[in-house]
Amino acid sequence: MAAQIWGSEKRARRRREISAKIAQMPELHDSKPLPFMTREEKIMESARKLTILTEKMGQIIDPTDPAELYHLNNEVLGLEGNPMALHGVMFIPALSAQASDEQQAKWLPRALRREIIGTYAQTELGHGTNLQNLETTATYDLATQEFVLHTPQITALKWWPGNLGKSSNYAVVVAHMIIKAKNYGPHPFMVQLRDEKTHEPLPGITIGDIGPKMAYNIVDNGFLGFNKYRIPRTNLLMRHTKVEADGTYIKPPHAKINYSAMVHVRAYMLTGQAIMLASALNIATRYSSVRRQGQIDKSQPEVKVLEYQTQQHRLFPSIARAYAFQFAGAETVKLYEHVLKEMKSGNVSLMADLHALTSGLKSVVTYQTGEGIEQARMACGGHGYSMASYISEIYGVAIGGCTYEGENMVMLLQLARYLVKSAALVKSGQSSKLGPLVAYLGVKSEPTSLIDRIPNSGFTEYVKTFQHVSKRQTLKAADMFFGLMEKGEKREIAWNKCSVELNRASRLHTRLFIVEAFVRRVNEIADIRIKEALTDLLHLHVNYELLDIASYALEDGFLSASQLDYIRDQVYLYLGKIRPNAVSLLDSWEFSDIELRSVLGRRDGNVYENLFKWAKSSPLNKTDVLSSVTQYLKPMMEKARL
Ligand SMILES: CC/C=C\C/C=C\C/C=C\C/C=C\CCC(=O)SCCNC(=O)CCNC(=O)[C@H](O)C(C)(C)COP(=O)(O)OP(=O)(O)OC[C@H]1O[C@@H](n2cnc3c(N)ncnc32)[C@H](O)[C@@H]1OP(=O)(O)O
Ligand SMILES: Cc1cc2nc3c(=O)[nH]c(=O)nc-3n(C[C@H](O)[C@H](O)[C@H](O)COP(=O)(O)OP(=O)(O)OC[C@H]3O[C@@H](n4cnc5c(N)ncnc54)[C@H](O)[C@@H]3O)c2cc1C
Repeated sequence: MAAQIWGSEKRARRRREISAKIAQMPELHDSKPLPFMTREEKIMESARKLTILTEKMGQIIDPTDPAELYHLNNEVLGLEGNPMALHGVMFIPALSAQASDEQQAKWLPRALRREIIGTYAQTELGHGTNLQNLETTATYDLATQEFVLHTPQITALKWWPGNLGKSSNYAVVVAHMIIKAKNYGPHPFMVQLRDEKTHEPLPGITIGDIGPKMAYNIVDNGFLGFNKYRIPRTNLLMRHTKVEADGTYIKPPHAKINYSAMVHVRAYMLTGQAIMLASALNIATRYSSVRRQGQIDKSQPEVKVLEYQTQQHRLFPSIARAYAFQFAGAETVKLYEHVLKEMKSGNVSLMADLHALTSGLKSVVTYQTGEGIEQARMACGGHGYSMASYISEIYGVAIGGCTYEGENMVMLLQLARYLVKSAALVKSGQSSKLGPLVAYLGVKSEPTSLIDRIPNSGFTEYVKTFQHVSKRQTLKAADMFFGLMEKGEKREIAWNKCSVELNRASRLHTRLFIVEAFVRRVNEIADIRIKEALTDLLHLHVNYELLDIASYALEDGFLSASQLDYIRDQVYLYLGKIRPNAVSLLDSWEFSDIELRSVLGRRDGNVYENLFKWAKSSPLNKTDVLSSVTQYLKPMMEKARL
């Protein structure tokens, strides 16, 4: 099963080998539990381990393999980020995709050797979503052949970029490029921020940390202002766009090609989300099979809380989602790598499809991951609320994904643009022009769902039902939009008036893709036992998801009330079938105790003793009487007694 999750037997074996090596290297372990550290201590601890990793990485992993690097980071540095998180996640990808060969030769080896630390500085205090209204400017000075970076007002301060505040000395900065008074829109520039020897900010640069956040507090998300700060013309990233010495602008082959670093993260973050969901579920499911509370049959002893159907209903559909996201994520990464290769050789025709797909997936996956992790926390009762469970930290990190790389509603609307264009093709009889991901929009469906009517139909009837609801909602939302425009409404106003319906279509389309990716994967599996276990999980997935969106299928009578009862019964049937496999389905992800950082989710199940040990190690317990008591509470009580 681990091979299915991680992509191959070799990958699963390598993960095990890497975890085993890390277990033998105490210098790479947290020196004390992260929840007991201050933010400064955590950053220091992370930098310490990061430095050792830079020295010893080659002994543990193949540093050129992104999957091994990702695993190493998760084990050693953890989910809360690290002082170089954005260096790998966005700075290097941005240089790789947007810098010319000559620029790459100059900067990439230094970045890869970690001679310099970089980030991706795009979002500002006043604007994050609407890139066209970013306010930082890069004005070309023809006389000196330099760009002059400037922050005209407070809202133009860069705000949020990870590791910008204190750790990075370089950044890819996105600014409006102005040449001879003409604004060419946002473009990426390579900018040195700090002196390489002293790490002091360079003259003309104002920089710092934006303060503590809901989670991710090891990352120094920062602010950055420029006061007429000059950089050479050749620091504009010039793989696709060029500016010649005389100010001549050579436009890129696709208007949005400079957004590729964002698409990179949107594609790769899906499996990251799956891992976080599976981690929280691993903790909750293990704990649920240790925790005994109450009886189902009063004549019997107390049961493990995992025996309660409500507990299973709370956890198991999310287990199915974690697998579904992992499989859909793996497919998306493959597609991304393919499109990136094509883009590098000048073919930009697949960019729109990839953008639409990743926009929808990013939004649905992060939202459902957050939901699943929060349910996992509640499933652990009181102990879930303790930082000893570590679930609250996983939650805080995971839901950051609903916001970064494009706020979820906004990204769903990006997918909706693609769906509406596709609907227009269907309506104008040009279904043959539909791309493969939306081809179903042009296919006539049966009048009613055949779920429960055709024996041994596998998952075909389910897929058809998802296709039906997605198609219907897409065409309905598109009709609403076209209808408003026909009545004379301006395009943008009509769009806004339909945007809730449009986003519903985007969600349904994305959920269909996730179901299809799960079905594709299960169909590929040769090992009978693995196939059986995953088929059970897939049954739970399709039935649970369909029940969740049933109103769309009921409103036009595609599903009947009796079919809905059948689907509900199937959910209960598969909850029971999955119960014996539940812990194994999560243990198959092979998270080590070091990686999980959870007292509640320990592999050995020795929860209570370790919770007590953990509580005793709280800094508050270093002394029996705190100074808050001697200074304030004790005098207060004494005064009251007088
Ligand atoms: C290796 C990584 C592994 C794991 C990662 C795990 C953890 C990550 C850890 C920490 C967090 C890390 C990073 C977070 C970093 C950031 O958040 S960086 C900042 C990200 N910011 C955003 O995402 C901003 C969101 N906004 C946008 O993307 C755009 O503004 C917009 C798409 C909403 C709109 O752009 P505009 O330029 O204004 O668009 P427009 O003029 O309205 O045109 C729309 C048309 O353009 C098409 N389009 C837009 N984007 C793309 C694209 N990327 N590719 C192709 N096409 C694109 C769009 O489809 C429209 O086309 P039409 O034909 O319909 O017109
Ligand atoms: C943990 C974290 C890490 C980050 N790291 C980085 C980084 O490394 N580099 C970087 O540059 N940035 C980074 N960011 C910033 C992030 O990318 C932005 O916050 C994000 O893109 C959302 O933009 P915003 O803050 O402007 O939200 P807003 O756009 O102000 O969103 C506020 C509300 O308005 C709604 N809204 C906005 N526009 C529309 C619209 N057109 N239609 C409908 N609704 C709309 C949104 O849906 C939302 O409900 C990070 C953010 C976080 C939380």
